Amino acid sequence: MPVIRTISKVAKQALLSTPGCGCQPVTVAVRNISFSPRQVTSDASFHSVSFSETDHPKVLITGGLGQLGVGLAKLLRKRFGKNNVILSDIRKPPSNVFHSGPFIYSDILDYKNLREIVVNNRITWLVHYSALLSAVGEANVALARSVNITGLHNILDIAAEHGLRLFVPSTIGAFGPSSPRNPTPDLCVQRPRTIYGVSKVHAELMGEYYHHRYGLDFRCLRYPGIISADSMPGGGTTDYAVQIFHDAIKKAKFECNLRPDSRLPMMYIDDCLRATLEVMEAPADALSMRTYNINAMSFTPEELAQELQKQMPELEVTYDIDPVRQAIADSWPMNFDDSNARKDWGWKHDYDLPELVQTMLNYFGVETRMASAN
Ligand SMILES: NC(=O)c1ccc[n+]([C@@H]2O[C@H](COP(=O)([O-])OP(=O)(O)OC[C@H]3O[C@@H](n4cnc5c(N)ncnc54)[C@H](O)[C@@H]3O)[C@@H](O)[C@H]2O)c1
Ligand SMILES: C[C@@H](O)[C@H](N)C(=O)O
Repeated sequence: MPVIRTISKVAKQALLSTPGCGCQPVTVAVRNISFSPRQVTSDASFHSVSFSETDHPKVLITGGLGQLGVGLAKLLRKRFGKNNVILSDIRKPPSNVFHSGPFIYSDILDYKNLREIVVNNRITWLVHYSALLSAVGEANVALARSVNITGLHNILDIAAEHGLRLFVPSTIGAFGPSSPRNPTPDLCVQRPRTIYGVSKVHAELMGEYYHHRYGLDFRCLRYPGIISADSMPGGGTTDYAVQIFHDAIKKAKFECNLRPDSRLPMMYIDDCLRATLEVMEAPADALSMRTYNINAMSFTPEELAQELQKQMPELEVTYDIDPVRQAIADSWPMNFDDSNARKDWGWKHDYDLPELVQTMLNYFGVETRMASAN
């Protein structure tokens, strides 16, 4: 077993050379020692794509047809060029997305196919968005475990083998009922009670482990609930905060599936996507951690409804509580402490609740006028 012996020798040397108390990270860059975290044949060797900071990165986004991916591709294409950002998913893209830039089929459970895409397109940054969200995950635990955990293992191994910079989003859902909830700091007890939360804590820990063990350039932000106008959420606990706008415009009525006093951290999508680009571009030495909370605002359904009613007094909101979503919301942070992100790499949000509501209504107002003009 020559490969395994070589690996354990290198690992042993790395551990022995750890200074002092052993609390320093053991950084073993994959490209320096020619082995991969995945079991490989002895004649395989790995070459990372060398990525000079002056070049544009070549970006692959997995799970890109969900609420966040198309917006992120638009932002990154503006910055790095249309052909340098590839969107991928297992679903068929709508024609406007298909014609807006490169799109490719990619199932993150297919390791070989993923590796082929990374190699053939000389990918240097990987943004891993594929996931099953909190409510959908509780309805299909086996699939959530497979996509969110097995899929992540494929992504980590491919990123480590090819020297990629890897972004994996985490979430307020990575905390649970025993975490401090108001506010929730970066480092505290994390015992989530959903498969989604468990898989995200796993992702945070595995990414950080690969960073220390193999030198993987892993970067992770814990997103709040994200609110967007032109894309729909994929089955989470915070979805009500998007749906309320659609129903307010269409019917002036909204039935909320969370209690009126359920306070959760939230963020407008433009802030979320900009934070993602900023942390990906941050110099490595600015990052004192690899997983950061980011925050913008916190509100309850009642407060969001009141802010909307300032502009749409006719809006009627009723409540029909979904016990699954309510139990999840009750276990999540109410306020997020993101002081480390603000200190380390200058994170600053632009949208608070009034700006969020105004921006969402402006978006729908424009759409409504356009629709009635056609
Ligand atoms: N939207 C939010 O409020 C929010 C908040 C916190 C964290 N996040 C995280 O951000 C990421 C993106 O979120 P989103 O809201 O766009 O999610 P989404 O549910 O809208 O989209 C996820 C996408 O993953 C794809 N997918 C599922 N199985 C796949 C597979 N086997 N291979 C490839 N793709 C697959 C789906 O087709 C879907 O398009 C997720 O990891 C999510 O956990 C989102
Ligand atoms: C918060 C986030 O991870 C997602 N919107 C969910 O509710 O599941």
